Amino acid sequence: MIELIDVSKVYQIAGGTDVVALDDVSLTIKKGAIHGIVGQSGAGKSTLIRCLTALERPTSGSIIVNGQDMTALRGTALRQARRNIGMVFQQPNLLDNRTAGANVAYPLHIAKADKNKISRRVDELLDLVGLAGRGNSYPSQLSGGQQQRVGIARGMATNPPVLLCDEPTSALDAGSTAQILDLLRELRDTAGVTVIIITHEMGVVTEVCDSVTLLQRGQVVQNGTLDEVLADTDSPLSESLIPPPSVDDADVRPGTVLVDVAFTSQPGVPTGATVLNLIASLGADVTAGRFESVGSLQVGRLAVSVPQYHVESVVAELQRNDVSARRRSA
Ligand SMILES: Nc1ncnc2c1ncn2[C@@H]1O[C@H](COP(=O)(O)OP(=O)(O)OP(=O)(O)O)[C@@H](O)[C@H]1O
Repeated sequence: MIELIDVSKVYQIAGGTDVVALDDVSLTIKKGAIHGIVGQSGAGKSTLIRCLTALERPTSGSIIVNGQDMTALRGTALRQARRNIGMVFQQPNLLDNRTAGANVAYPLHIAKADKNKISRRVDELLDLVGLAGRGNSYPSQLSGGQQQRVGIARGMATNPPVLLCDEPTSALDAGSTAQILDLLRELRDTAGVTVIIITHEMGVVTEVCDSVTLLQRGQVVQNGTLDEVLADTDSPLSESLIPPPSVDDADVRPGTVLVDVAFTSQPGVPTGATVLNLIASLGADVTAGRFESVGSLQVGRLAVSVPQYHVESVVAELQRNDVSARRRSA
């Protein structure tokens, strides 16, 4: 388990101005979960990662990783604790003049592991990331996705129970992204690794994360399991993960306005059909819609056109039936 308790980080910049990068962040990440951290540029994501690895110390608060308060450790104890946290970056930053195997072995040499053990572990790791037999290839002979897999093997070299991934798929095409996400899932499922992924790709969150946090200006504005945040259909995360369908102005009939309708259902429960019947019975019309299955939930988002004079009563009736509905702003 990883726990952040009231973590704040304030940078003092020249001129005496304070920048609050993290503002009283409290967060619990379950052991063996894949947890996404999302937020706009400047939200504090990188600062959070640097504090988790104790590359930076928070101004206040505690960060508990593997039962140890990272903010209280110094010297050898801190170096040891850092070895329990693997890192994967957007660019794998491999050493070009060393083979894939030598890149993976690098952290083991630093940890002064036994030479025979190193070569066995490197083979194991290359096998784990689907690159068995490619240990003698140089980075330039590998695709971007393969290089990232070497980066993950290197991050996992010292067998850390926690893997921090900073935009691990942002530089990859869809096929390589899918392979990397499969690999992270496998690390969770077979080795019980806790994975934290910083990403701006909402597809990564819906594809692989068990839980997610939205940071905004250094604060946690939403946090929960994927099911919880999606089920809160009006919430900012739910809307970013499964956005309402877009509708061209030209497709909105004169005299009608759009109402955004959202609902979730469990597979096998005909919520979608019930909502569609309700919409029809209210004299409204579905202009566009999307249904997506994520985790154990199905999320439906509809753009419904409603005669202007009737809009308030339609919205009220949908809400009375526990269906999220609101007039789309122009
Ligand atoms: N070393 C620093 N000195 C001063 N301010 C900093 C420093 N590092 C980060 N900041 C500020 O802290 C805030 C959070 O930055 P951070 O890099 O953590 O955001 P981010 O969410 O990772 O953004 P991005 O997605 O663009 O990488 C920003 O306002 C940034 O300018």
